[in-house]
Amino acid sequence: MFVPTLMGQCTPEQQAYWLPRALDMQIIGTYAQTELGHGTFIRGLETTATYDPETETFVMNSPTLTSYKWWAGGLAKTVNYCIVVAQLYTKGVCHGTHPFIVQIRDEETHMPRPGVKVGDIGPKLGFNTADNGYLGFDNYRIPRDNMMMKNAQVLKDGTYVKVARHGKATYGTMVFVRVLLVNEAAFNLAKACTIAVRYSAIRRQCSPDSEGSELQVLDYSTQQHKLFICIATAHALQLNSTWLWKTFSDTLAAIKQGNVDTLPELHALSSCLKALSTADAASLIEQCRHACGGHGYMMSSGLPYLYAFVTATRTYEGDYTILLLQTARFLVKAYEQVEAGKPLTPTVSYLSQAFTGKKLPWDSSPDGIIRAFQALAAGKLSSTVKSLRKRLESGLSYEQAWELSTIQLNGAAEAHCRAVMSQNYKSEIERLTVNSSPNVKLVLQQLYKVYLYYWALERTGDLLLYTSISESDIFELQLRYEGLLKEIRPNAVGIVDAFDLRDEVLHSALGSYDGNVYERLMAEAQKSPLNAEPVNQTFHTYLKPMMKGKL
Ligand SMILES: CCCCCCCCCC/C=C\CCCCCCCC(=O)SCCNC(=O)CCNC(=O)[C@H](O)C(C)(C)COP(=O)(O)OP(=O)(O)OC[C@H]1O[C@@H](n2cnc3c(N)ncnc32)[C@H](O)[C@@H]1OP(=O)(O)O
Ligand SMILES: Cc1cc2nc3c(=O)[nH]c(=O)nc-3n(C[C@H](O)[C@H](O)[C@H](O)COP(=O)(O)OP(=O)(O)OC[C@H]3O[C@@H](n4cnc5c(N)ncnc54)[C@H](O)[C@@H]3O)c2cc1C
Repeated sequence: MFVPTLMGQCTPEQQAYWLPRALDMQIIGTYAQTELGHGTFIRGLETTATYDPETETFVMNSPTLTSYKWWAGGLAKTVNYCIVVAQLYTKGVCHGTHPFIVQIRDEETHMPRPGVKVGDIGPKLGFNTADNGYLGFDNYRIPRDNMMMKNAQVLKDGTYVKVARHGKATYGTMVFVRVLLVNEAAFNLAKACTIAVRYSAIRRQCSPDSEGSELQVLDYSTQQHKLFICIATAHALQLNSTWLWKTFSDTLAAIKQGNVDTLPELHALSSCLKALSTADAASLIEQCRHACGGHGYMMSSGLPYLYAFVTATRTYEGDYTILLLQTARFLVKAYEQVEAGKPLTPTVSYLSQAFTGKKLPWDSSPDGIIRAFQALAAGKLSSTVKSLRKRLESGLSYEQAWELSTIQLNGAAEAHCRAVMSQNYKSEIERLTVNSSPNVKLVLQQLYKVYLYYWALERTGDLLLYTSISESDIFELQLRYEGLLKEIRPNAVGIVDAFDLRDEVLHSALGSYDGNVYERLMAEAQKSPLNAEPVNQTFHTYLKPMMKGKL
């Protein structure tokens, strides 16, 4: 995040100085925004940067324990510079949070600079190869030029000048990384399903009739139900990530031309897609582990590591709930635009036909299911706005009414995001397979249908509320879904092989291409330090005395 922030928040002159140093690794940096007391609520950060016109420096301070920076990757021992987000004070006025480039260690000795307190935050659920750190300041001075001045400036005399056209321009790096994280979720989920599907083709367990041989666990319908949604979701996330990247690039190009009109929609999209993709990837990676039984619990399966790594993405760069609520703000505004007969931006345009007051007629074709997801999102949004307004009528303030409605707001944002993802999944497959062979088209369409049927069956309660779906329609959809799993089964291993992930990347005894699962598990077990000697010294120190009653 250090380099993208230099790119996004510095003036051209600052970039010319800092970027070559960072890209050449003459300096190593991190992004220190979160504090012990605040991560989500950026406006509540407590670190201060107070401008002193006498010396043309900013004085950095950590006034409280909770103001200590906390979490930044590499901060503890690795980096010598960081971007510190701090409350800017000049001429006695606080201008809110701004980013600063701060040297924290000597470039030669690597000793912390006087006035800088830096250390490691300790062991975590995962990410233990990263030295996430804490950081505090005691009247630590940095040059005026170290304020990142693309979006706002402090002149030599202390005058504050706002440059950016959008109030949230300094949040740009977060939007960028959220966009990248959708791709990261797809990649890690693809790894997990490659491991679990390959292993399920090797693993045999139980024999339906006592005479016959044991079945590959991949032949069980329940195993297919666990795993094929993982493959389908990995594709859904990958295709949505490509689409989101294009949306991001287009918005960035427009902003460079001075047009910030599409930023709110990009923020709403990157927020909900980051939230849903990281949450889905984490829970489906855990599902892959379940699908591998006991061996999935081994570190050598690679799955615990993947889970620990990916579950963090649900939290960092904006917690799941918080980001869905950001999307919900955008949706409520879109609702009001529909009421006022104003035009809508592309990803919410479906709302303009959705508030008919009638249930959508159920249609089980893929297009019909996407329309149903849209109706569901619109229906949830409409009920949420009704709740919000009822609370306002009862005399509550907007903030109070909003807070009481946040469970519904999150539900509406999740439903909207699922509808957007499903629509993109379909249109991206159509776009990308124009020249593909019929077989490739067929397989990708099967996967995409698995995604639609799975989520329709997961949301039958909502579908009953907002569409005319009947009990027999649900029954028919369930049978269709189960039939689809059987159609995919013969190609399942080939489909995960097509992710083209090398053994070194999978790093799993269960998922290697050669399928030598048992040999690899045994070889990994031999690496345990406990296997280095036939009798461990703890036998003599503790066990034997205990057994002889001498403890
Ligand atoms: C080349 C580089 C390669 C990099 C590769 C990365 C790939 C991933 C690899 C992964 C592997 C390892 C890497 C690990 C890396 C770990 C990195 C982790 C880093 C971090 O976590 S950094 C800290 C991140 N922190 C957060 O995300 C905090 C979340 N909170 C917020 O974003 C905000 O506080 C907020 C919740 C959005 C609220 O902000 P605020 O209170 O200021 O605003 P309001 O809610 O009042 O809203 C006002 C108004 O502003 C709109 N808005 C808010 N944010 C934005 C935005 N970003 N852009 C545009 N508009 C925004 C909001 O919608 C409101 O609009 P409205 O009034 O409704 O019109
Ligand atoms: C592995 C890892 C790496 C990280 N790397 C960095 C880094 O490099 N740099 C950096 O600056 N930060 C980093 N972070 C910090 C990260 O960005 C924050 O942890 C994250 O933004 C969540 O903020 P928080 O911890 O304050 O959670 P909190 O906001 O305290 O969340 C706690 C709970 O409260 C809920 N909640 C909070 N506010 C509200 C609200 N308004 N409405 C409803 N519910 C609410 C949340 O949904 C959550 O369930 C990292 C974190 C992790 C785990």
